[in-house]
Amino acid sequence: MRLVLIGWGAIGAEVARLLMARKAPVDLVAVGLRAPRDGLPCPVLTDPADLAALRPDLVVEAAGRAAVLPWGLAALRAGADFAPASTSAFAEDGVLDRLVDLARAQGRQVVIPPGALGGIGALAAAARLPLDSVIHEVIKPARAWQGTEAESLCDLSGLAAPTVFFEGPAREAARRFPQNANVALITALAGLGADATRIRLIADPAAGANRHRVLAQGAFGRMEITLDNLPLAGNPKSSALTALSLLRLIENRAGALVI
Ligand SMILES: NC(=O)C1=CN([C@@H]2O[C@H](COP(=O)(O)OP(=O)(O)OC[C@H]3O[C@@H](n4cnc5c(N)ncnc54)[C@H](OP(=O)(O)O)[C@@H]3O)[C@@H](O)[C@H]2O)C=CC1
Ligand SMILES: O=C([O-])CC(=O)C(=O)O
Repeated sequence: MRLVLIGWGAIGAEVARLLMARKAPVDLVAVGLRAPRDGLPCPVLTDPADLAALRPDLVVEAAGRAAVLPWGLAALRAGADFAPASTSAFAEDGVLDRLVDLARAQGRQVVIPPGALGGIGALAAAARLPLDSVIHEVIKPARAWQGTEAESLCDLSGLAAPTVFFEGPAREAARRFPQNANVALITALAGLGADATRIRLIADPAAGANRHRVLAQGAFGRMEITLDNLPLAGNPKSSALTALSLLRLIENRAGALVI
């Protein structure tokens, strides 16, 4: 399988390292970046239009929300499937529609990885019957919220107790916290949509991990899923499970057993 990764940060580099360590039957043919960079194990592309010549089977994005549309459209035009991690891009109307319309026309697929939110398959299945409510709490240590709008909404360095600094629809969470609330759009796409899915963002001085708690009820019954994800060494905002989820998606596409 011919793979292109977009982004070589905490997640992208970890996905590539794990693919090599596990000797996955995957050929990493290029990495897409904003600017040229040395020291990568394959050629670097900076222009999405150059994807077509590489004939990729799958393009996996772990770069940032600005990368989703240009690289996604180019990937689908090049005949590849496209798997974006920066799902907060879908808080803007039309972005997902443009990709899905092109995928349909090309006979390809846009695949949303569960990312930091393993277990989303249960919600996506439950949503085949009507859902009454979906609430997603994102609870992270103060350092994971540094450099975001949370700094002006609460006193991150002086927290004495878990503090809810945002509560609202998934669309707004993803727009305002693009580095920490990609998962809000994953929950929304799986369940009740970007406007009816409620998100609570919480800074917890005692948290040692990035916790995701999804509570849903509907005609299927009731669920409560909690994940305590360790952060990646390269970026405390990003859970290691995100890289593992991309790895699983890639290996499932390359191998004979899908699990
Ligand atoms: N779906 C999910 O569950 C999760 C999603 N994420 C998202 O995944 C993405 C990657 O996260 P992470 O690896 O931690 O981030 P990093 O900041 O560690 O790495 C980002 C990488 O992408 C490159 N990059 C940034 N913008 C662009 C662009 N417009 N075009 C091409 N390359 C670009 C950067 O290179 P340079 O800056 O040198 O150009 C860098 O190599 C982020 O958007 C993050 O918010 C994170 C966690 C969970
Ligand atoms: O990695 C996580 O725990 C979630 C995250 O940052 C995001 O959704 O952007």
